[in-house]
Amino acid sequence: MRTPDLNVAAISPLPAPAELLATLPRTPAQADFVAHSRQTLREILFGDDPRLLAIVGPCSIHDVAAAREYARRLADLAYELDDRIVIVMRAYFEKPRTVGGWKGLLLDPHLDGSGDIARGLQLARGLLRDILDLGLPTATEFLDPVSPQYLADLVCWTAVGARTAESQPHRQLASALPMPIGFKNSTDGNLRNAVHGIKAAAQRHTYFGLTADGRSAAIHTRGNPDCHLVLRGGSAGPNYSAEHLVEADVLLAKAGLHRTIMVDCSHDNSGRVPERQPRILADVTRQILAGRTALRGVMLESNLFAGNQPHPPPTGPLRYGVSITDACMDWSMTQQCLRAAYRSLAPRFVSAPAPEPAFAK
Ligand SMILES: O=C[C@H](O)[C@H](O)COP(=O)(O)O
Ligand SMILES: C=C(OP(=O)(O)O)C(=O)O
Repeated sequence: MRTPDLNVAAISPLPAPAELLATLPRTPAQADFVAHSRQTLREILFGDDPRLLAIVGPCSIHDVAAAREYARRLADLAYELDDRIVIVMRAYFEKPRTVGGWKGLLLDPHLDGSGDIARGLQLARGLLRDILDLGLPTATEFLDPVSPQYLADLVCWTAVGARTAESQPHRQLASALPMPIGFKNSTDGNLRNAVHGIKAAAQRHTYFGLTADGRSAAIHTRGNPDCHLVLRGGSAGPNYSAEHLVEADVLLAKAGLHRTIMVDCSHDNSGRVPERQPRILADVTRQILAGRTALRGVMLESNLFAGNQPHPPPTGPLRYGVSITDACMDWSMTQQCLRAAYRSLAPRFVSAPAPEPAFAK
């Protein structure tokens, strides 16, 4: 009787994190850029940098060639808008599913259910390095507590998603990670799980983890003080209105946390209609200009082409540059709405008039 592993079909060993990092190392220039970007994001989210943080990119990466093309375009836009908006590319390799479906490039890089995680790790690492080389900071969502050992050194911002903000393993992981982390409100719209998550992640934890050489180990963390709230709407509808923002702000203040809020313009804030994102972004920038100082960032789901497509496709190959998870807005809409946000943020950057000399000659 094979009782212990009755439900395990196969076990495929993976390289130790250190082996993958040796094959696809982080260069000194990439290390500097990641450290510098994380610090810039901290200053925007929690400090005095008045620029808007924008996490922008595909719902998920399934084709690294298309993702590279997207990254090249986004890097140009990021450079153009950099004095008012700091753009970070969404590079999401693990997808939390409501029930089932494709779970991301890391888990299924060949899109055929073969589950070649070793290849998924190589592709994800290679792409993250290329994005950083373009001068573009990177954002992801870590779903599995083991995968960060393979990738976190190349990531500048991380999300704990709506389905995992209440999960102790994810809070423990967040307490160990070295970058700013956004905790999303739950899918039912509840903010409390995310607020508790932010508090829990700031504490010290001990949890089961993996060393760089692939051994199981007890990880003792210091706690991550750089976590913040992300409002992504919920089953009752959007939650980026002025009233919602006041409620979130008060909740954060009462909990003694950073009063920092990012609005995810997609998901339940857009009602899953990606073309609503520009309107939501415009509303958020208006609220920033009206003095809602807790608002520091936005998230946008965007791809080369609009919409999404079923995977596997009913006939023929997948369409290039189109999401196979949530629907995204296309590149031209992405450019237009970020440029519009840039223009409308201008009053924030008008430098104060030089003070009159005390004794005019
Ligand atoms: O952002 C991504 C999706 O909303 C999330 O992974 C859930 O997707 P699903 O409801 O299609 O499973
Ligand atoms: C899964 C995501 O979002 P959420 O956790 O808000 O559903 C996502 O941003 O890809």
